[in-house]
Amino acid sequence: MRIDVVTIFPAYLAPLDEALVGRARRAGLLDVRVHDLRRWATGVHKAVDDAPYGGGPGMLMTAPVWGAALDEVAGSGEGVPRLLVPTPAGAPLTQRRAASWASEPWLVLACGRYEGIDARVLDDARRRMPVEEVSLGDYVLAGGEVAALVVVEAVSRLVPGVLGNPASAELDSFAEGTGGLLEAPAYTRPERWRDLDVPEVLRGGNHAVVDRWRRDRSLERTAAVRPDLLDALLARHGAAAFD
Ligand SMILES: Nc1ccc2ncsc2c1
Repeated sequence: MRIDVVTIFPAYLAPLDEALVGRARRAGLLDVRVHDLRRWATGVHKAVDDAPYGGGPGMLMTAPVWGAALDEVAGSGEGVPRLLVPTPAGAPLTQRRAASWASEPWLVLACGRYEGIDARVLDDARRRMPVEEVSLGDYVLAGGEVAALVVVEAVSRLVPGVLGNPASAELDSFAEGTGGLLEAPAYTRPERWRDLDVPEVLRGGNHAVVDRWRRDRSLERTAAVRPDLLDALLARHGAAAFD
């Protein structure tokens, strides 16, 4: 999979050289390319922003700069990429969306700054490629770069071959393997630590019993902190969702 990231702060994406994503890049599983948006800015000051029409605080990133950048980046490979744009005004990032993007051959992430990007940039891009705006949640960062790191990691770990053991992803919170619930509490050695014991059932070795225990703990945890997930499962599967 190829992933391009366009930003005015390329150094913000340095963590993509590290750990899981870094190893996958060096193994040839991921082709991650970071581009400095200012490459496509013109003029002495290489300006990438201007005041918003209609007034209002702050500045907006301009269409000509982004248009030139996306033309070149999205035109530099086989086929057409899916453009992902982190923004508080986007649809929520979910494990399901990350999984769908993990099967794409090519993603481009556009990192906005300031008050965002001139709306015509996405309108124009939609004429040539699929475009999705994605939110990390109901809060605002200073720009899209940290969100891009999150999206790249959430997607990359689901790309076949990137995780050492693909079964790990199946038992993630929100994954199919946990029925869309939060994952159960997990334990490892030592068996007793500061007067706290590993639950007996996990030391017994009966896989059916362990699976049931984990399912029950997932249901409890989800009911406690994410009852909305239970409501969605109930709506989708009826009471059978909790068998
Ligand atoms: N461009 C931009 C600005 C703020 C922000 N917060 C979460 S995603 C995002 C993206």
